[in-house]
Amino acid sequence: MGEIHLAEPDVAIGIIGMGDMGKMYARRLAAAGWRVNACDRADKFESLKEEFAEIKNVHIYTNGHFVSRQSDYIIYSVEAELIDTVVGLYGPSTKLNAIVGGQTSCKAPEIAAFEKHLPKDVSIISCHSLHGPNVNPRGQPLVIIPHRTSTPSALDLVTRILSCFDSAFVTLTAAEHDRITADTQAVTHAAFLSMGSAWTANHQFPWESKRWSGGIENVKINVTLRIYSNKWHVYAGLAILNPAAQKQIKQYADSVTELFKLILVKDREEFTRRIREAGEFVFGGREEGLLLRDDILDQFSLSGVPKAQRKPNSHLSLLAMVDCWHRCGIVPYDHMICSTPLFRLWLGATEYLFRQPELLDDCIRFALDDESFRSDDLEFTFAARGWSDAVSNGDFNAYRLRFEKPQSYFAPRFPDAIKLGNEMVAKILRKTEEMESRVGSRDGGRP
Ligand SMILES: NC(=O)C1=CN([C@@H]2O[C@H](COP(=O)(O)OP(=O)(O)OC[C@H]3O[C@@H](n4cnc5c(N)ncnc54)[C@H](OP(=O)(O)O)[C@@H]3O)[C@@H](O)[C@H]2O)C=CC1
Ligand SMILES: O=C(O)C(=O)Cc1ccc(O)cc1
Repeated sequence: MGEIHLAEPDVAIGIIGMGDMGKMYARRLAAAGWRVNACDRADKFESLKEEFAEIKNVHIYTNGHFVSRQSDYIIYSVEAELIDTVVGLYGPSTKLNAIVGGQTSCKAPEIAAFEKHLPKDVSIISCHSLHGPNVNPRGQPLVIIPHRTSTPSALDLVTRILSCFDSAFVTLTAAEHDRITADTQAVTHAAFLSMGSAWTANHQFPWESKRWSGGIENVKINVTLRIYSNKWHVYAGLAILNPAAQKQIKQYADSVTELFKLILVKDREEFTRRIREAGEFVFGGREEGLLLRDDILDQFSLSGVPKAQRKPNSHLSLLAMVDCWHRCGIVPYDHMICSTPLFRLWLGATEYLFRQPELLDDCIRFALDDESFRSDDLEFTFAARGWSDAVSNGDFNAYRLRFEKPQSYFAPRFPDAIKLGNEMVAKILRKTEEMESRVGSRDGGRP
């Protein structure tokens, strides 16, 4: 474990945007002893002041001017779609020689906004915690992007401030960050978003059916519900604003469609060849233990269907994921430095299927010979293409409408799923930490 620096009394941290991530940062930084100046929109001033009244070191202001002019490291933690507007409003009020960064999930628009609106004396050092607000940051990747340093000590100060998260620092350029997170985040979300849309279209609650019970089905269900219980703009921003993400989401939809067509015409030879070639590209030569094991996965079922009564599944979502990685030339293990918990779970699920030959054989046979999944696979194909179109069109409102349908359909189950999902993520993360330490990290780990 790295050295934890003490808070410095003459340094103040500013947070503009006190949503889920802003609040998590404020609480942790304040608990480590740093002074935090924070704001959200003016109409939330009173409620925020009340919420943080008992929290030592957090000072709530009515707007970003008050935060900017008296803080030494200011973090913008707002919707990606709004970054240019909000930096345009408060950037000119930035304290002389301060440092500014942002938490948005796609860095090209954020850096462009900083370059456009910040005074020249201001350093730009951005960050991105690669996990949601309810995950313990300890050991999770935390990307640092030192884009413009106007004073030699600026990067040191940011490192000292963020060290209280005890995350694994990864230093990247904005362009590297966007390319790698497109591989790890955007296409992962596309798969789960498509599952949710397909289940909604088929009027299914998957945990009520024997076809989605136990094993990796628990990952599919819990992660899908976890994503739909979050805010739509988080997923919209990182997919729509990142051109590399759009390309991959399109390939995922193409992989789903092409595999589904091979199933329809029962082209066993081509279907099998394509799956095996993709599997060899992604998993060939891997000998380490599997990330996910039945005994762990079975603890996290929303359905409780006994193992003996479970039905096999065509797993089109997983087959297409590996085919997509193959077609894009992506070896997902190369991206562990920018992996999120959900990405590691998803990689674990694909690995579980592809590295157990009898399971993959069953799955291929089942996909081609058993018709009971055809209508599910058809809806999944429509859904994957629909999500790809929504992202390519770049229309945030259309994305929102598409997101909100499954969100309201699944809403009654969110409390159970989130509780179970948190336990599953925590347990599986402990296991995947071992794997990360085998793969290594860009900066050699924590500060
Ligand atoms: N949630 C996650 O898992 C993660 C999110 N991120 C990224 O972090 C950023 C924040 O995400 P998250 O906290 O989840 O989103 P939230 O929607 O919870 O928080 C964003 C907050 O910023 C506020 N805001 C908007 N405009 C202004 C303004 N002019 N002045 C002050 N506050 C403003 C929003 O208000 P209003 O709602 O009224 O617009 C909202 O309260 C996003 O860019 C997201 O992509 C990064 C890592 C993980
Ligand atoms: O783990 C995931 O993929 C999440 O869904 C949480 C998340 C969302 C956005 C980010 O920029 C980082 C993490």
